[in-house]
Amino acid sequence: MSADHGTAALAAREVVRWFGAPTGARRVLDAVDLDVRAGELVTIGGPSGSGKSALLAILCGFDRPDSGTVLLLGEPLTKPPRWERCAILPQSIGLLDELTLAENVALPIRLTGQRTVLAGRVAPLLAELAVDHLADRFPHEVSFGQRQRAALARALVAGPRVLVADEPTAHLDADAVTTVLRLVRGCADGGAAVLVATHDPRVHAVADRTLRLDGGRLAAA
Ligand SMILES: Nc1ncnc2c1ncn2[C@@H]1O[C@H](COP(=O)(O)OP(=O)(O)OP(=O)(O)O)[C@@H](O)[C@H]1O
Repeated sequence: MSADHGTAALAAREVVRWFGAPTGARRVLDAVDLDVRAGELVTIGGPSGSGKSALLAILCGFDRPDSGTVLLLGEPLTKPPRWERCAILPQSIGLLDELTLAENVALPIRLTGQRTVLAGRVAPLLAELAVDHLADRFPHEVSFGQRQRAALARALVAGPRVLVADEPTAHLDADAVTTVLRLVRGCADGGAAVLVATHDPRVHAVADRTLRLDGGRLAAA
């Protein structure tokens, strides 16, 4: 939404996504433009089914738009990026079932060139999110909210330049929400561009800007 296109770490240009073709086709995203700058926390609200998750999936390279462009750190996004460039907390969580929580959280580190430096971040992040006692359990052995917190630790572990989070506070108690808000806000304050889709007013309250997706269009809330 910003006119300052030059400095956006994450940007969408005229992004269009159709679902339901060939019968009942619906233009879920209708020429969406978005800019999120480094150091900025932007939230997206809007009705259930308005396309927030669809947009986030496109912004982090999980899905492709039918037309339009996504720019990550100034370059067109053509495939899922490395986690230290753009990390995602998907609504579906997406932990690997065959790995423990600690192994899941450590996974993005294996793909970076800084394994030894970053390995020390796994335990403190699990502790901050109060799931350190579950580090050796598998995802199916913990609750949804505990999986969600581990997935946030995984997203943060490699110090991403862009963080995209889909409803990061759904399913969490008040203490966990406070921690998640601190971490997400801290990620932006540390220089990352952070985009969060949420129905939670507590998340909107810590944002620099809040947008609303409705009828396929994104506008200032
Ligand atoms: N793969 C798909 N195929 C067909 N339709 C889809 C697909 N994914 C999403 N949709 C439809 O696109 C619309 C947007 O879904 P999306 O999950 O992005 O909404 P949302 O705003 O994130 O909703 P919520 O707030 O409930 O999470 C919905 O009508 C949904 O049914």
